[in-house]
Parts: sequence; structure tokens; C-alpha cells
Amino acid sequence: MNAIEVQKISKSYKEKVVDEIEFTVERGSIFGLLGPNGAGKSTTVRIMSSLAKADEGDVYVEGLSIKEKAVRNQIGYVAQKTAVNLAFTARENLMLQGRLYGLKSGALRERVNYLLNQFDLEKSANKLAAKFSGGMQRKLDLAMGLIHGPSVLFLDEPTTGLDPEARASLWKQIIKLKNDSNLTVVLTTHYLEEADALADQLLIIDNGKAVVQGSPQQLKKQLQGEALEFQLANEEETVKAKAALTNMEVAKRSIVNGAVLHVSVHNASSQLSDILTVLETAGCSPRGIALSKPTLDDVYLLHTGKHYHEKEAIR
Ligand SMILES: Nc1ncnc2c1ncn2[C@@H]1O[C@H](COP(=O)(O)OP(=O)(O)OP(=O)(O)O)[C@@H](O)[C@H]1O
Repeated sequence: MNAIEVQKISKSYKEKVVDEIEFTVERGSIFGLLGPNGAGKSTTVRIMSSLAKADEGDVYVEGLSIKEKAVRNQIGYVAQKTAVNLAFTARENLMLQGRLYGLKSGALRERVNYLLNQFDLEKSANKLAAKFSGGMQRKLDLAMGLIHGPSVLFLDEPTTGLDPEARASLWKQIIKLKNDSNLTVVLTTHYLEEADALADQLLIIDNGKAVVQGSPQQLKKQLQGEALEFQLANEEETVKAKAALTNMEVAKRSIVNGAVLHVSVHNASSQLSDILTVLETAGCSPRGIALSKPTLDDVYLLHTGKHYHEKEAIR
């Protein structure tokens, strides 16, 4: 059963930043929007959580259009920038947030206690948030996003800026929320490992457009087998090397990436010598060869023609 249906949403500022994006999210699953900075992820989740208006298209959350006010009770949203007030304690932050949603005394206190317990913040409940580590502040942020008991939680880059330990702990927390409360989670991330670790379904976005969707496992499986990387002298020689493979079956799965020719193969050990012979005959002897199992980086490369981190570095 779907908790969310995104119907061809588009949005322009100076230029189009979300371009006919559509997908559905199964209830009780984690859906990841993966893309480099500026790809349009935040705008997409802002539209999905009714914080920004789409120029075209619509989004349904639990059967309600996001144009309807009632949908807001179903939605929790945790922005990139923290909503935690550092001058208050964890408990005070949660109480304030609850009052904003109209929760009253007894019910509010009960909800706050429940969330402090869920997020392992009980011992620090009366400490100033300013004294919290980055990871604890982020947990408090998530707890605040859940104060009104929404069925869908949007997380915009939840672990950006956290150290690896805090990131891993937050991942566990997000998976626990999904498992324990059947919460539907939509998160944006620009970390390939995070998308791989958390998302049941993943949509890769680039320049406002949906590039490809599937589970991380399915996406990697599409690459069938392994990836060979041939290090050549320069880009010119890589282009020549790619041209040399034209008549081989692997030609359509070979990509020029600077001085590296990237080739997806079914079975590296049986195909390597044929590829090498063709390259050497064409006068493009590789200086080095690397073999790897496909990663989401390879998925991104296959669909956009660019390495993920290369694109990241450009921005
Ligand atoms: N309110 C706005 N006014 C004008 N331009 C905007 C606005 N919000 C976003 N943009 C532009 O839209 C594009 C997509 O931004 P968006 O924040 O959705 O991308 P993103 O993938 O979430 O990246 P990031 O991780 O950096 O937030 C960017 O070029 C951004 O500058």
C-alpha cells in the first residue's frame, strides 16, 4: 500500500529545478532521494511536505492532496538546518514544539516522555541543547519532527555534518523508527553509502530530473557483474580506447571518464584478456587496471556519464 504518490511535479525558480518527478512510496518503508548538491532534492521534499508549491503536478500523502490543510497532521519534516533552540533543554524544545501543534498538558507530557525514551535522550532531557553533541541534537530534531505523531517523516540530509559514529547511530535510529512504528520515511542524501545503507527504494536525481529508481540492490544488479577500470595516458587516448571496443559486446557499457575507461563486464576474468588485446592492437595500452564490484557510484556513472564524487567536487 502506498503512503505517498508524487504525480509529475515540476518547479522553477530562475530555471527548472524539479522537472516532472514522479514516484510512489510504500507505507512503512524508507525512500531515499539521492543526488549531488543542487540536484533538486530539498525542493522535492519541501513540495512533498507542503512547504513549497509545485508549479505543476500534485502529491498525495495518505490519500490526501498536499493542497489540503488536513494533510499536515500526517507530515513530519526535519529540515537541513536544525530547529532545536540551543537555549532550551531537550524537554523544553519538545514541549514547545508540541504546543505549536496544539498538544495539551497530559497528552503532551506523555508524548514528550515517549519520544525522549525512543531517542535515548531521557538522561539528557533536562540538559541545555547547547551542551549536546551534533548527533544528540540531530536526534532531538527528529524527535521534534515526530511530536504530533505523523505517519510520514521527511528528513532533509539528516546526517550532514555528523561524524561517522554519530551517523551510524542515527541510521540505526531511523531503521528502528521504521520497524517499530511502521513510519514511512523519505530522506534526501548526497552520501552514496547512506542511500545504500538505509533506503528500501532509491531515486537518483540529477539536475532536477529523475535518473533511475530501484532498490540499491536492484540498481547495482543492473550493472551485472564487475567494473573494470583501465588507466590510460590522457582523455584523448581514453576516447580512442573506447572507439576501439566498438565491435565488442561491452562497447555500450564502456564510459570515458577523463584518463580512465570504465567498462562494466559480466565476468572480468574471462573478458579481460580479449579487451586488453583489442586495446593493445589499437595502440592504447593501459598503464593500470583496477577491478571492482559495482557500487552506487557505478550506477550513477552508468546513468549520468559522470562519477558521483567528481560531480560533487565540481560544485
Ligand atoms: N527558494 C529558492 N529560490 C531560488 N532558487 C532556489 C530556491 N530553493 C532552491 N533553489 C535552487 O534550486 C536548485 C535546487 O536546490 P535544492 O536545494 O532543491 O537542491 P538539493 O539537491 O537539495 O541540494 P542541497 O543538498 O544543496 O540542498 C539550486 O540551484 C538552488 O539554488
